[in-house]
Amino acid sequence: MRMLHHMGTMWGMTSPLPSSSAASVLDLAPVVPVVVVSDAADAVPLARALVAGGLPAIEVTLRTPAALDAIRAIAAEVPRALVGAGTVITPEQVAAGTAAGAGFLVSPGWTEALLVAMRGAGVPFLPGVSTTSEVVALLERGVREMKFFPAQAAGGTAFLKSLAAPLPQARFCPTGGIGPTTAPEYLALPNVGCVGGSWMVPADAVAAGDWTRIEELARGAAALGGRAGVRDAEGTCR
Ligand SMILES: O=C(O)C(=O)C[C@H](O)[C@H](O)COP(=O)(O)O
Repeated sequence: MRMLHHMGTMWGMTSPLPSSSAASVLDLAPVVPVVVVSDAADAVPLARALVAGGLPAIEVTLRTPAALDAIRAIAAEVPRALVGAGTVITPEQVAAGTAAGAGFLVSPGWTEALLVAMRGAGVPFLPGVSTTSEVVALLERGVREMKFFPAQAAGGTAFLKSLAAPLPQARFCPTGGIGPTTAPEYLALPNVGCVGGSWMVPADAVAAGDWTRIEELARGAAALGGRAGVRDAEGTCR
């Protein structure tokens, strides 16, 4: 499985497109918080709370005008965090996100143009899929690690279990509608490297600046990966 995993990170081996040799998004952490930042001033205390709770890989969605400033601030001021850009749906957002300091890129879907831009960015990336044909299309393009979105609505753990037999080389970060109860069920699957979710960053806690509550929720989320036992002694996802 280790070998399969390492092969899985060699994006572009069979593709004529430029490839990234960077490490995998799926190996950053078992749980990746997906955050929406409305006020860039919240970014640093929010990131510090998530890191303190044990969640160092943070996806800041490019859904708000403050998002790029938030990424810049976290990249500059929270060295223990690895901040990424989420909701990346255009090549322009790939460029803007990486220029702001994003260390990884996540998209809810994918297009050929987006894939070219993500491959050229030089950081780990996860294009999003929700159908078997999209998984096959990305495998055909040498991409073996994907976001499965919207995970719960598109078939949940049953869908991923069904894919494991015919397409074992594909590995996923399911995201969308996942919470602390369902996350361990995903993390126990052999083709899941990590899960994404927003449950540890409730909008009301961010609005209130309740960083203590977010740190506690992050600590609970970080413990889920350990309970599911999906990491080996070196911290690598199986
Ligand atoms: O922003 C994106 O690019 C998305 O794909 C959507 C997010 O992954 C979900 O918003 C996750 O949030 P929850 O479903 O609340 O856990």
